[in-house]
Order: sequence, then C-alpha cells, then structure tokens
Amino acid sequence: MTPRDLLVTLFDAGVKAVSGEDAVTNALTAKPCPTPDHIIAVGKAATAMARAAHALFPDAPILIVTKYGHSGGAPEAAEIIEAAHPVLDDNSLAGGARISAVVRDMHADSHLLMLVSGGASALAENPMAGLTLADMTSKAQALLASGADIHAMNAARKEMSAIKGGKLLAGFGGASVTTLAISDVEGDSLDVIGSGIGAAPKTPGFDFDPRIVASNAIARAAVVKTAMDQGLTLQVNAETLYDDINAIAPQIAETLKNGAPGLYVFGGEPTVILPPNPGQGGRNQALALLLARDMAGTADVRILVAGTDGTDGPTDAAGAIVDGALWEDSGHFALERADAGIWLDARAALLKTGPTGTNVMDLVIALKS
Ligand SMILES: Nc1ncnc2c1ncn2[C@@H]1O[C@H](COP(=O)(O)OP(=O)(O)O)[C@@H](O)[C@H]1O
Ligand SMILES: O=C(O)[C@@H](CO)OP(=O)(O)O
Repeated sequence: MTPRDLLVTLFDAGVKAVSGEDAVTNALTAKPCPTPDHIIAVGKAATAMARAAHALFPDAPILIVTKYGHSGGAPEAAEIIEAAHPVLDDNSLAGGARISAVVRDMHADSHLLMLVSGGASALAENPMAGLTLADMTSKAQALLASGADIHAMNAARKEMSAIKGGKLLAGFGGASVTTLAISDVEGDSLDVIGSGIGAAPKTPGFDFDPRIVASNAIARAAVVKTAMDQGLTLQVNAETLYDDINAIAPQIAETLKNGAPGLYVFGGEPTVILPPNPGQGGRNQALALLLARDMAGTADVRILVAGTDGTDGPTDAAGAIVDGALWEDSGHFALERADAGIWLDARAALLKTGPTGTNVMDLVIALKS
C-alpha cells in the first residue's frame, strides 16, 4: 500500500466507525427505545441515521431535513426537505416549519425519535417573531467570516430561533422523546449540536432519553486501532484543533518535525478568518496548504487533513493530502485569497470522498517514516 493509500484507509476507518447508520443501529440495539410515532432526522447525516431507524421501525413516518445533495438512499416513504448550509435559505424555513408542525401535532401518548447531526442549525430554522430570513443570514455570514467558533455561532442562532436551545421540544405534548445525536462540537454537548434542536429545557414534561452516539473521539480511536493493526506506532492522539488555522499549522509542524516515526492524529474544528471575496476552499484545504508550507523541504512526513462529512466548506472535496515536496511560493497568494482548493487541485492533492453520511468535525492524520 502506498503511504497515500494508507492515509486514506485510516481516514475511511475513522469515518466508518462514526457512520450515521452504524451509530444509530448500535445505540438502539444496545438500548432499545419505544416504537416511535414519528422519526425526525435533521442534519448532514440525517439520511444515514434515518435509514438505520427505518430498518428497526419500518412503519414509523419519517421526516428528513438535510443539506442539498445529501438525501440519496433515503427510505422511499420518507418526507424529505433539502436546504442550504452553512448559511440558511428559504428551504431551511420550510424544514423548520415542518419539524415544528410534526412535533406540535403529536398526540398525548406518543413517542418521538429525534436523530440529530451537525448542520441542523442552518438546515432547519423557524425565526423568532419579527425576524426575517435576511436578518438571520446576514448575522450568520458575518459570524462565519469573522472566524467565530461554533459556540459563538450557536449562541446567536439560539437567540434568533424559535426551535433551537430546547424550544422545539418545549412544544412537545407527547409521552417520550429519544434524541440520538452525532456530535460535531467540542465537548459533545447536546445543547450545542445543531444549536440544541434535539435538547430539552431542564425539566421536560415527558420522558427524555438523550444520547451522543458518535463523536470525534470515537473516529480517532478507530483510526488509531486500524493503524496499530498495520504495525504503526501511535505518537499523538489529541483533540486540539480548536484555534485559528494560522496558529494550529506551525504547532502541528513543530510536533511532526521533532517527533518520532509513527502515527499522529489530531481532531477538532479549526476556525478561519476569510478575506472579502474568498476563493475556493474550506478550512481543511486551507490548513493542509499551511502545513505544506510549514513542512516544506521535509521528506519523511505525509499529512491528510479532511472533514469527516466529506464536504469541506462550500466545496466538493473532503480535504487534501500534502507532504514536504508540494509547496511552491504561489501558495502564499492562494492562502491570502482563501483559494487553497484551486491550488491543491492543480497539484492533484485534493481528497474527494463525497458526502460520508456522518459529521464528527475534522481529522488531521499524519504518518512519519
Ligand atoms: N474559501 C475558503 N477557504 C477557507 N475556508 C473557507 C472558505 N470558504 C468557507 N470556508 C470555511 O468553511 C467553513 C464552513 O464549512 P463547512 O464544512 O460547511 O462547515 P461545518 O464543517 O462547520 O459544517 C467555515 O468555517 C468557513 O469559514
Ligand atoms: O448545526 C450546527 O449547529 C453545527 C453544530 O452541530 O454544525 P455545523 O458546524 O455543521 O453547522
């Protein structure tokens, strides 16, 4: 296996361990929930999670609200709404309205199964009275471009929303709710995932069983296990990617240059400050290009940087694979213009997986020989 193939194999193993389908099947096999009267799946991994729930409860009606292009393979009878991400659009309002209606209309002894994954914040929205779609999109765009982390983004979203931060389930009049969530946030808190669309206020008037069924830590553990099965030595496994990419790249480069041969795995979700009129890329492609710069001239390290959802920013690449031989000075211009995607594509360094059916933030996997 080439080093590049090995990196892709390790990434695939990490993603598979947190796949929407396996996460839901395993959770409901380990601890079953009551037969749902309705299944609501919302987020980028909604289709995969819904498929697993449908296999267990084939008669339950299903509503899927997911990103454009992410509903392939959905159960035939499912009601599907596709919407925009990371900045919401009219369809996000349609998704939010439909979710609200389903929850509101459930009868007194009903059970609701909520399947939540990252992206739900933008994909389904119901603005507080007096706010328009334009109010919400301009706020989201400003926060995204300012490098705000997901906690700051979601605090603002909860204030403007009538269905986030536990407000959706506050309108549930049934008997019980099971929320299964795939975490794409630091700390794996249900209040933050999808801005808390599947969370409940402190003492809900129904039986509530919330569970985190997949996370970045679970993905990294699978990467490490697969690598060790191949005889590699683990040097670092850490969830430290929670800073600006310009701060993170030199730190990782130092660790790799000074460290022993073997496997280095980092997880998290770095932030990016975008220039006006950014080019093509995402935070993983930008971080990959920074690492190519910082590792330039080295011969013993190869690094994969990718989003586990398979779509890095508004592009069709998951991320990139770089090494010390890739860098050229034109990379500086690509970095300034936030155009890493074009630069990496021209050098056949992009990693394209297509939507993966899960989303547990990002992975940096490095092999030092
Ligand atoms: N041209 C670009 N270069 C680098 N980062 C970008 C670019 N365009 C968008 N981004 C970043 O992509 C992120 C949104 O990507 P996305 O993968 O959809 O989000 P998430 O993984 O949080 O769901 C934002 O952090 C944004 O700053
Ligand atoms: O939906 C959201 O609020 C967040 C966190 O779950 O996900 P994303 O960063 O994909 O928008």
